[in-house]
Amino acid sequence: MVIHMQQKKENDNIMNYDTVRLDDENNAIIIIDQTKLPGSIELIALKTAEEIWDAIYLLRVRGAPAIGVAAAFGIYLLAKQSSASDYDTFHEEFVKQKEYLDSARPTAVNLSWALNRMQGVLEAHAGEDVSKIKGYLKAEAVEIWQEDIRVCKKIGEYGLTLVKPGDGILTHCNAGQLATSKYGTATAPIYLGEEKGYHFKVFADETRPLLQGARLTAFELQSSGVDVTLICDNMSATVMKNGWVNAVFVGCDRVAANGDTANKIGTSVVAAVAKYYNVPVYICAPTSTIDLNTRTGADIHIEQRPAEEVTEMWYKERMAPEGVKVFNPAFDVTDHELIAGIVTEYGIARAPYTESLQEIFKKREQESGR
Ligand SMILES: CSC[C@@H](O)[C@@H](O)C(=O)COP(=O)(O)O
Repeated sequence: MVIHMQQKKENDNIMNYDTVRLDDENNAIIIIDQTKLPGSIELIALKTAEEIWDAIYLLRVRGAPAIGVAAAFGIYLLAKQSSASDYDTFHEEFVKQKEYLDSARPTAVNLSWALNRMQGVLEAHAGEDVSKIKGYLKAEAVEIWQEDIRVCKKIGEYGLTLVKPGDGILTHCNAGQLATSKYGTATAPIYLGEEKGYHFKVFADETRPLLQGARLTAFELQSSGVDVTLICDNMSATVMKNGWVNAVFVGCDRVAANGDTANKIGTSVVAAVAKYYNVPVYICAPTSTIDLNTRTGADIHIEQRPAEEVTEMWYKERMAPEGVKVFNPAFDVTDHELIAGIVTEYGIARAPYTESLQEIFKKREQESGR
């Protein structure tokens, strides 16, 4: 049973809340329940493995980086509460909890990336005192959270070099602050540009079926004073044909070694239309979302979601006939040929991606030792 922490107050601004934070004293992760936005800002406390799993599966916390941060805090809290006193039992319990959390959603690689990183810390201290290891796990989870903020800011700085003041920018789904610890990925150039007075004109696709664009992106950009216009998913060609869009910035859930990119369903449609209208499409990707072990987009596991999300969710009355067949993949893969650049915290990768992404990882290793 999740604990509700706080209701929206008068004049509250969503940008003043942490998407995910650790409440170590109360053995809880505090998240904004994103299924309630924009109607009400509700913070909930997640304490058990089941609550964390459900929150990820039900998209109470969502967006690849935020899922990774929630998983890191989650596995730390679960490990912290283990009564095991010897390393082997502690390790065995850790791996079980890790595999459980990892099964919540399959496409966003940040989930397994963060959990593997936590396991790496555990195993680097194999055989050591369990209570000390708990301290190392906490430090790593906090670092994953803090790193996400630094990484998003860097992506914003690189992304900003691709656009100019007054430009029109289209985005799909929510790769905003609500999907990360701060700034977002696709929104980072927009927020940093806003601070410099760039006054972008942003078009947010509503993003059927779960409306992350309408409920989340439009909400957070509007709350930040950004000029944002909400459009339906089938309007991207119209705004591009009108010449209102200079660039597309989107996030991603997994980038394969050849640059093929899985992101929210509909991204590949936007990219194909953008190609037709000569609008560059930039994928904003922390290196934690780039998976060099996945060769091409064909190897990415695409999450399938329940039919009800398409047939009745958000509608007062069911809007599709009972029993109709439904296809509801949560993500699609944009082919690398449609992508003008992949904006990471270590620079902008350009085609051919098989080489440029390797270069980005080399740079990461040189600069961070990872
Ligand atoms: C910085 S978030 C990048 C992606 O995770 C985002 O664009 C997206 O597709 C999120 O999908 P969601 O199903 O809402 O988790």
